[in-house]
Amino acid sequence: MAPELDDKTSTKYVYFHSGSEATYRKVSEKPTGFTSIPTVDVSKIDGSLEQRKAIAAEIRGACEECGFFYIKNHAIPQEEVDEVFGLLKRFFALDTDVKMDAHVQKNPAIRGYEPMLETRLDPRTQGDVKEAFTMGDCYLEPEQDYAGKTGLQPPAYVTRPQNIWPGEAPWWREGLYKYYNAVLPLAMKLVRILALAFELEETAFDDIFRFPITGMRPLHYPPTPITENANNVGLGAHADFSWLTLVLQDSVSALEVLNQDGMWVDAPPQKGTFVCNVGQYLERHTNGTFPATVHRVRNKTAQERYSLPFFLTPDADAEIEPLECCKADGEQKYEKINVGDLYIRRILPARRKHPTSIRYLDVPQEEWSYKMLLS
Ligand SMILES: O=C(O)CCC(=O)C(=O)O
Ligand SMILES: [Fe+2]
Repeated sequence: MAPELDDKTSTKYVYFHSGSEATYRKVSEKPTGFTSIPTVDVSKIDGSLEQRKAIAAEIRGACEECGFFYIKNHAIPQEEVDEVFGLLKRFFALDTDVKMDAHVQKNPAIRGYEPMLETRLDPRTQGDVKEAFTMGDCYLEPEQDYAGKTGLQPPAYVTRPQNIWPGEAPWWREGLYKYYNAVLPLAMKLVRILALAFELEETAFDDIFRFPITGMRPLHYPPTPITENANNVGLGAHADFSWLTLVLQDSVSALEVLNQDGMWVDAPPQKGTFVCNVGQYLERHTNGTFPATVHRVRNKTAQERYSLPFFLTPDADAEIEPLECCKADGEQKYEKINVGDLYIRRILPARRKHPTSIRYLDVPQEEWSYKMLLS
């Protein structure tokens, strides 16, 4: 029997958030799990089929073993990375009221600015010691060229943009879009690499990534001295609610990854890399052979930390079921799901105080749909 969630002293169990609820894992007495995160060189991601297959095999090994991997020699230049971190620092240094103009509570799609302590992934803490800004896929914003990418017109029920931007800082939108339009193509190349990893045609997943759900989430974590409260976290333990996540880290080490033994392994920043991880959709898609590994952020240094995750999830209307090749003995561990349906069932319970959650309080969960975020 695991101790209660509020038992702060237990070292035998690790608690974490896995979507909309808290759960726990026992710490193993005989450690056998991974103790570091592998790095994959993707310089040949546009190379020959053979070279791409070699990258795929390495990524598959890393995903099976730990659900996390770094990529190096991706084609996004260091100057662009430095530039986007400069942008993050400038944005988070703005007066609170400028940032609050784009408060997440004002946006039906649950995007925008989140001040310190607004979320609380670990129920034993006062809240996550970080501020964040979320933007993502949008049918209407011209920077995303929905019609050009899909040959379609935006659905008629989408009447306003899914993102919200601070009126006084137009450079924020401009700068974030520059990076967004560089990282999305990289993420899409990794989708093809992952198809190859399963010995499928490399275009096998293209039809579930026509106009994928994305989330880009600049984060700022101030120092959280451990003396203040042992449970103090920048971001409580969680498994990502995405298919694949690509994180840019600035220079401060704070990301920790939970291994199979319940031990926390550091994932320090490495210049010129992204740290990538498997999310819960890919875990389902691979029938659990790629784990959506639990991780958290604790900034124990005296410096400000900035990071920039990019979450990639298939199209809202796509359906996902475990790949045949991942079913050992034919056993299917996850049901087929609709991407958008699962998304809304995870995001609303995690944001109970958000106006969108309140608006649909009386609607039974079976009737929830992704469209609720869009109008
Ligand atoms: O800040 C980081 O390094 C990781 C952030 C993260 O895990 C998340 O936003 O899901
Ligand atoms: Fe995460």
